[in-house]
Amino acid sequence: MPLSPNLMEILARARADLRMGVPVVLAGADGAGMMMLAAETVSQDRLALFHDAGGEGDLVLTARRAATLKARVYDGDLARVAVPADAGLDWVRSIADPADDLSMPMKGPLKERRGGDVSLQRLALTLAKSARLLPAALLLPVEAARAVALRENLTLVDGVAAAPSMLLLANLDHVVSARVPLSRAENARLHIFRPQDGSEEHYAIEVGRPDRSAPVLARLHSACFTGDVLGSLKCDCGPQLHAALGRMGEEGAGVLLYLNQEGRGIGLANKMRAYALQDQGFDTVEANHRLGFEDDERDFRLGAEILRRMGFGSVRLLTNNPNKLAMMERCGLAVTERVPLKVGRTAFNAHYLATKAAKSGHLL
Ligand SMILES: Nc1nc2c(ncn2[C@@H]2O[C@H](COP(=O)(O)OP(=O)(O)OP(=O)(O)O)[C@@H](O)[C@H]2O)c(=O)[nH]1
Ligand SMILES: [Zn+2]
Repeated sequence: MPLSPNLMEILARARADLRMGVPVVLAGADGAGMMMLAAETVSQDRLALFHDAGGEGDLVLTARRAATLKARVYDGDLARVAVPADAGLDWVRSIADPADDLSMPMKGPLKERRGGDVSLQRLALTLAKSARLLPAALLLPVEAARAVALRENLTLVDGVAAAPSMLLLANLDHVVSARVPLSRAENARLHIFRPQDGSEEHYAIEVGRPDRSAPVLARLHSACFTGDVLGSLKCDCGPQLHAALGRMGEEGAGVLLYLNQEGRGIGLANKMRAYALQDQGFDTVEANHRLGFEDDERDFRLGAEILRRMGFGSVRLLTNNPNKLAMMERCGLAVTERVPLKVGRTAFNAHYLATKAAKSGHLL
């Protein structure tokens, strides 16, 4: 087995670099490529070097973010805005981050770019999202990608091979299992699963010893630090988590997956950005879009895969979200029943739940 990192491991390094504000180099098919910096984490010094390089740098955005900025989109799901020669950090952040959109609506004039292949730009946005950063990237063309990466000691990503590989679900390693008696389900075991791509671990709480040959009472719960841990009244996650475990405790069997897909897959920092936008009057879906995300960025293949690994082939799913049923079926897991989970409604989350019903098809 070679000692050097494979593509998946290089991508994990690239995500860590970007989160720290370190550039990475994306190599194209012809040996040329792009130097990438995440708009959220780029420092003043590195932005200055970006300008000094003298090339034609772009700020790449999702079409969602471009719609809010009224920037023209020529590439379907993404837009490219030329970085003015005198652009400072304030400019970069104000384009990438909608926090001050209302107080500073005039960002332009923006010079959009068009034409040419945008696969490295698309990869850059996927990387920024998977690093749980704002989906916006500074890209500077470089003639010899490998030479630049070597000279500057930067992570070099093979852009051609990376794009399809990022669509794959990483293999999961089962790390450990142990008994954890819970107040709502005393006979519980916690299993830890670790993705081989260096992303967050996910947990399965198995209550009792569910029969693998029958549909299991199951919940796919997405992490919600504010709701699950802090008892936030803005959503219904905490009460749903505890009600689901309670129901499994009463029936004596079940499995709750605690998936670390905080904020419907955008990460806690971005979810808090979305909350700040909600304080400005936008609803949960509009806030995601203004940040440049889709309504829901979760990958539900993960839940299906963990259930399969645990030996389950069919579920009675505790949810109000019909999308989850469809996703499970699409991933080859039979859903024999939807078990509603209507708890935790408060004056603070009535609008949030009504928006989920109106825009995301949740059943009230
Ligand atoms: N982006 C974003 N995420 C949110 C917001 N409020 C809650 N969340 C996240 O939404 C997710 C809720 O997940 P679930 O309760 O598993 O899923 P659901 O789609 O509501 O479906 P149910 O099974 O009916 O609960 C968690 O990851 C929360 O962190 C919000 O305003 N914006
Ligand atoms: Zn929540």
